[in-house]
Amino acid sequence: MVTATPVPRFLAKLAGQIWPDDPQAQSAFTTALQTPQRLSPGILWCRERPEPLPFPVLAPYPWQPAWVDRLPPDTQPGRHAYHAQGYYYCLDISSVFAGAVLGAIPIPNPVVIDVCAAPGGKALLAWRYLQPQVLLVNETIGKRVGMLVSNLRRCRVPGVVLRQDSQVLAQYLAQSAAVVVVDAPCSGQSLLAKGDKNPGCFHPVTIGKNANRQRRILANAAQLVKPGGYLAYLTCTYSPAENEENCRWLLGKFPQFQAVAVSDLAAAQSHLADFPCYRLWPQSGAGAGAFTCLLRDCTEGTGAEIPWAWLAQTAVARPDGR
Ligand SMILES: C[S@@+](CC[C@H](N)C(=O)[O-])C[C@H]1O[C@@H](n2cnc3c(N)ncnc32)[C@H](O)[C@@H]1O
Repeated sequence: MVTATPVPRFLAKLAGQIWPDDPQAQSAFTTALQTPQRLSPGILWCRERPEPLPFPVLAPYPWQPAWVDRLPPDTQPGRHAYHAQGYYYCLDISSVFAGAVLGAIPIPNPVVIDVCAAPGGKALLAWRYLQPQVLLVNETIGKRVGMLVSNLRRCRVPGVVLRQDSQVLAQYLAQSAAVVVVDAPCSGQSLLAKGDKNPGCFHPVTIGKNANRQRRILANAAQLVKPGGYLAYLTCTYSPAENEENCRWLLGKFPQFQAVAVSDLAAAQSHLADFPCYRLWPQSGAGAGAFTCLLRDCTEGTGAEIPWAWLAQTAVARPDGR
């Protein structure tokens, strides 16, 4: 007789909170986390694709940009010589889903600030989608800066690397970016769908601590946005407190922001919000899971210039070597 693995208490609680009236959805969700899938890796092409392609490629999702390929599970693109040569950056397909909101931003060549940037996946997505005139990539945690610099360098992405707290960014770079990306540190619940361990990630204390940290980062990041500019909020976790509830909080605290509908993601609208924001659930089979929301500052004005003198003093690296 096969006995079902018991669902841990806090996971069951979260599933019940997300789908209070849908036991089938609860079960699909908890099963996806308890029996991890073989996920398809993605590669983001930083240069022209070589011919012939080094890997077989799977059919793209509707929200997948033309310069990303989805590969069969168990493909190891990180081991190919093209990786070391900077032809592509490896990322999971959930990141591609979350980053798809950047494709809806109509501002050509904006100034972009990625507040939580290491190891660099969303910065690369922003670079490919938006071709920024200036790309500022920030990472607070010192030991993660090295991999960020090395990824940008390998992929030849021009960017100015900073290592600042978001409060310092808000002080020196207020209203200076047309696009701000917050791919926030989170409880990391989607790691389970990848087969990784993350003990305590469903515990209310963990979720609460992360939600508070995210609000602090979001409040600082909101101040970086130029009038008419955009703030993209992304996570790779499932708890509503870290996702929809944080966006609802931001919309209340900063009423100049409105959530923007992203037509490519319409089918993924979160059922937990009455404003546009999107979910990739692990039981979809498309990836480990993600949350994404694009917000626009609807005020009028010109914003501030980039303080180049401050940047020159504080930047830890310019991967383009300039
Ligand atoms: C989800 S990861 C970012 C992943 C990255 N955007 C990418 O796509 O490759 C979150 C990042 O936020 C950083 N972080 C941690 N605490 C932070 C804080 N208080 N403020 C800003 N970033 C923080 C972490 O070190 C981590 O690199």
